[in-house]
This record gives sequence, structure tokens and C-alpha cells, in this order.
Amino acid sequence: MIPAHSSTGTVLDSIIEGVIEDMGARKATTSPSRMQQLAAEVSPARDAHAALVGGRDNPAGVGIIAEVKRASPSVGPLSNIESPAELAAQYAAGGAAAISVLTEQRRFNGSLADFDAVRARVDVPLLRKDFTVDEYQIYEARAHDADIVLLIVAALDDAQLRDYLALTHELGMNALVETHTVEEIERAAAVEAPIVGINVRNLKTLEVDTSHYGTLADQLPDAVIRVAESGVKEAQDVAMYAAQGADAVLVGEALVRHGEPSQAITDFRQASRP
Ligand SMILES: O=C(O)c1ccccc1NCC(=O)[C@H](O)[C@H](O)COP(=O)(O)O
Repeated sequence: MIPAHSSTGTVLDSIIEGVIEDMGARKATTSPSRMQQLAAEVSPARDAHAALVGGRDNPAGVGIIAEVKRASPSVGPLSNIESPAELAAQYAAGGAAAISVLTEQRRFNGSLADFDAVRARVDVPLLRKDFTVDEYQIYEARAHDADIVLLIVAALDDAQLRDYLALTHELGMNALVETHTVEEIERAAAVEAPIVGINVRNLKTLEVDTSHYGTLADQLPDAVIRVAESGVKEAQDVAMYAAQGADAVLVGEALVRHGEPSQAITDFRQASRP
């Protein structure tokens, strides 16, 4: 793995540089037009919006988006996940509303092969978790039968955000539009993103502050599905995000390090009940 901090720019900048380089190699193997054809051949996406909506009032607790995360720039290797499919099956058994699979290779040690293995095993909505900076990745996600893509507002200009969200919807998928600041929430609102996350991890500094969700949540438009992302260590953290109005909570490290991820998800949901 490449060290977290590049000599120039932010961590996010350096991750994106690698993403663009790796995507160039994939485009050389599967052209953009071929990828569009492949995306059109896949059966319709699962309804992630329905799976996540109303989590804040759900008597069974908030939706958990459980992440298959092998490594991270902030921590390095997290868990020797021998079978992403088996881990995902445990997530689904615990009642995960959706599953996120990291496909970025250089910093997260993820892959589309991990994604495919999970897809073959579970039928819950799947998030292809990567750093989307090109429409090719959106077609590619659909071609691999993804239901959700990640659009990080900080990584996109306004035109890209609008166009990539529209393309995601055209392909029948949903987007998790990720924000970290008031300005980014305003940009997500301007394109009428239906699912908006607040990541409490600052992707430019890697600082994690779980109080950040509560600080910004009031700025989210009423109608959106609200996702609190990152920083969960225990059930109390999920309960806190739920009390602050989150419909869903995205959890990575705490689940991949947990000996019984299925039970952990059950406990997280129970702790968050209204
Ligand atoms: O996790 C990181 O270190 C990281 C660094 C730079 C960009 C993105 C990063 N992670 C993506 C995520 O935000 C998390 O995988 C996700 O929200 C789950 O977070 P956690 O539960 O804290 O593992």
C-alpha cells in the first residue's frame, strides 16, 4: 500500500490521482462504449431508496450500511477478510439495510472482484464504494450489478455532480452524495440529491469527529434520506446519530474488526430504536 500522505495536495487528491491512473488501465481493457453496453445488459438495480427511507422513525432501528473494508489510509490494514462474501452474508443476516464494498485498490485494498463476490452472495442493495470522478465508473458500477454509487461532493465540480447524479438515476441506481461541510450540503441540495451523507471523517486531513454529524444535520433538506458516515466504535455511537435524525449509519472498521458482525448490527439497530 502507498503511504497515506502524498508530498503534494491532500490525501483525497492523492487517492484520486491513483483512481484515475487505475481507471485508465481498465478503460484500455474495456472501452467506455463497451462498458455502457455491459451496464445496459444487467437486470434492474435494487431499490436502495426504499431500503433506507424512514430509518429515523423505524421501530426496528436505523438502517445500517455495513462496509466491507480491508484497509484504510488512516489506519492501514484493518482486517484479513478471507471471504468478503461470507462477511457480507453475516451483514445481511444481521439485518443490514445495504452493504458497501470498497473497490479502490491502492489505499483500501479493495477490488471489483470483492464486489462481484459479495454480489453473488447477497441480494441486499450494494454500494460500489469508490472515488467517482468519471462517468465510466458509474457505468462500471451498473455493469457489476451495483445499486448505489458514491458521489463525494468535495471531489466533484457542480457540473460533474449534477451530471453524475443524473446518469446514476438514468441507470436506475441511487447515489449516496457525501458531504462534510455546510457548503457541500448546499451543493448537494442544489442538485436535489435524494440521499445525502455527512461524513464525520474529513477526507483531506483524516480527522474523525463524531460530533460533526450533529453540528451539520440541521442543514440537511427535510426530504432527504440522511446518512451518518464513519466513526462508529460501539452501539452508543449509532444511537447518538439516530437521536440526531439519521435514517442510516455507515459503519466500516467497527464491523470488520468485530468477531460477530451479524450480532453487532443487531445490537446497533436495537440501540438506535426510537
Ligand atoms: O477510512 C479512511 O481512512 C478514509 C480515508 C480517506 C478517504 C476515505 C476514507 N474512508 C471512507 C469512509 O468514509 C469510510 O470507509 C466509511 O464511512 C466507514 O468509516 P468507519 O466506520 O470509520 O470505518
